[in-house]
Amino acid sequence: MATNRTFTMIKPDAFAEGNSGAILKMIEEAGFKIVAMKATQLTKEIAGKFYEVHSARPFYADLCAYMSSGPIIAAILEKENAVEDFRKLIGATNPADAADGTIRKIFAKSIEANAVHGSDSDENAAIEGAFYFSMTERVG
Ligand SMILES: Nc1ncnc2c1ncn2[C@@H]1O[C@H](COP(=O)(O)OP(=O)(O)OP(=O)(O)O)[C@@H](O)[C@H]1O
Repeated sequence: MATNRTFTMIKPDAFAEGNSGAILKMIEEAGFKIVAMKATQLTKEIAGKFYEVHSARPFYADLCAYMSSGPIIAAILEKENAVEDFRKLIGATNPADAADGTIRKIFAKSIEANAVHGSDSDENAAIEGAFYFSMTERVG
């Protein structure tokens, strides 16, 4: 399997509760290398752009308000089979359905405030990484 990249955000609920360090530890222990990382806070408009694909969904306005409600950490991660392995590590969108030991099972509060984001394809990982980081903000 080829080494590739995924993109993650530690969402406002997890950041506010001081869980960023524990989540990053789980990510590194699972074999992911941090290629870029920053703490930042989204505006509602920028959150809206990031989640534009969900703009027709009933939860879109709430999602944009939540994602801009406090600081987040954005990061690009590298590993073999990164996208698929990271989605396994974070677990199902709804923490009630997430497998034991997954990041969302341990840290998420609800289907919306679900602690972390993980890209769903190699193509989206590249788009999302470029959304947050310029070439000069990446290790490689
Ligand atoms: N039914 C819902 N009600 C409220 N918020 C939701 C709902 N479904 C999804 N969301 C929010 O929208 C985000 C994007 O939804 P999506 O279906 O892409 O889930 P995901 O791929 O597991 O999550 P992410 O894209 O953040 O990794 C979810 O992570 C969650 O924060």
